[in-house]
Amino acid sequence: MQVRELGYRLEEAISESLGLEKDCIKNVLGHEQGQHMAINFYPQCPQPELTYGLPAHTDPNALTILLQDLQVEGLQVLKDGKWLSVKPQPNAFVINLGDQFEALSNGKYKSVWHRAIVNSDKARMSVASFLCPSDSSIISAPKTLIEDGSSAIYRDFTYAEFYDIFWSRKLDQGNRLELFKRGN
Ligand SMILES: O=C(O)CCC(=O)C(=O)O
Ligand SMILES: [Fe+2]
Repeated sequence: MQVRELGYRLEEAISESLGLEKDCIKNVLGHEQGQHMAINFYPQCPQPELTYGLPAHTDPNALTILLQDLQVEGLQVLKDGKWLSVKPQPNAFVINLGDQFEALSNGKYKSVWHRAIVNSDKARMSVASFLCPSDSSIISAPKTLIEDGSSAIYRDFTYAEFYDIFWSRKLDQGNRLELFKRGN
């Protein structure tokens, strides 16, 4: 419940950062946003260079609030073509923006590519809480974000439609948002 409230506060702050009304993004994502939780366990691995805990992916949802294991690093994000480790910080969550934020911000925010690696001496755990648009919500960039001369990158879609396509492909099989680009 508190994690959900944190997610809503972040949505409000991001909405304002885009010059929109505080509630604008929450209104697009719907008033009954889904919330899923995953507890990821990565056992120690004798040959970590041969595999990944989780292959490179973007999260399909709106935003992810991630609690990391303070003792063991493993999360990496892609920045300027390089994989960077995200060092666990005490009393802090990692916030990942997912595909829905990239679409509804008309590409102003990017859905972050990330992966989890394993290591040979310690097992690792992470706890992810995913906030998802309601199934029927129509993901469409608010007008003011496409009136500054940048035309709409993505066609409108429902989250249910996006989710079907997401699960019909493998996790590391390219960017699913590409399929929703106008003209595709
Ligand atoms: O274990 C991690 O740090 C990443 C987890 C993750 O990306 C996910 O559950 O989608
Ligand atoms: Fe993820």
